[in-house]
Amino acid sequence: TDFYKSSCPNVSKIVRREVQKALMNEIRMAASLLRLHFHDCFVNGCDGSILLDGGDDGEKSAAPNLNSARGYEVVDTIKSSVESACSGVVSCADILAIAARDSVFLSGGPSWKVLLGRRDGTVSNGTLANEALPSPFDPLDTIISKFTNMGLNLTDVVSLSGAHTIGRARCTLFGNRLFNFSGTGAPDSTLDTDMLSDLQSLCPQNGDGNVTTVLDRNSSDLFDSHYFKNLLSGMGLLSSDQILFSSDEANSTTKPLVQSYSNDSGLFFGDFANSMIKMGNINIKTGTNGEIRKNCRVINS
Ligand code: HEM
Ligand SMILES: [Ca+2]
Repeated sequence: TDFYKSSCPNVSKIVRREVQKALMNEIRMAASLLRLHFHDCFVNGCDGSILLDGGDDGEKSAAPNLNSARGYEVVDTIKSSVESACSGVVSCADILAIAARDSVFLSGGPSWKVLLGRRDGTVSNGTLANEALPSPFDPLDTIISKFTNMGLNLTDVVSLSGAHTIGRARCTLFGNRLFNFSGTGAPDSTLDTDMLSDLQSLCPQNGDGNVTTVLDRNSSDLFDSHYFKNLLSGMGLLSSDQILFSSDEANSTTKPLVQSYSNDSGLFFGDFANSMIKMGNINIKTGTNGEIRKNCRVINS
């Protein structure tokens, strides 16, 4: 936690101040910054690879990120502020980890001590992003394997899914549930009927797939346990949210935890913080591996 104690003593204050400014401008940015850290860590570890402007093969162009991941400009602003205080010292990967923690805390969620010293990678791998990141259309066993591939367990799957207590998603990523779910000719039967009709009018068939709605209809900007309460009443937005509670496989895997978190936000907060620390440690580069990027979008020349 004190990795930058002598080289950049104010880094945490600087990042906190910049995240605070960004959230005053747009509260959803908390969700976007949190998601960037997740999408970074699952692809070649937490090494800032998602931030590289990499053309068609880079992570930014991969399906889970294209027209979806956001907040890159805010990361640039944070990085410039940090660079003015201590040039060439703090990695973009560490900035993402601190910004994710601050985003959760400033949205009303838990805080935790961010371990520091990650170095930045020099490649951005779009193919790996497509393979490693979970899709909202994945069945539960696939989602669980994508987490276990990263050294994360069932508790991490459920607690980290609770990140969907903030932020938004596009019609194109849940529209499959609304009219003809899995070729049944009917909507997803696990979806609450009032919510279904709202979503059907927001996201008509052949409508604009980029229209967005909130992931947590109860408290979309507040980091709380409503995400889990929603699942108990069929109000998960994505299929990958609702299956944590409603699928047959959930009975012996994720459902008991969803139930516990829904009525114990303290338990959720504690587990979420632990899981974020674990996720933040995935495959990190230290020592002479990687570099400290000057500009988060390009590798050093
Ligand atoms: C369990 C597997 C997961 C799946 C299938 C999944 C999928 C998605 C999808 C499809 C969206 C909407 C994207 C769009 O509309 O373009 C989304 C948004 C989001 N995800 Fe996940 N996600 C998962 C886990 C996580 C985890 C582990 C985190 C963080 C710890 C996270 C944080 C977020 C946040 C905060 C948003 C909202 C972003 C914003 O509003 O800009 N997700 N996710
Ligand atoms: Ca990465």
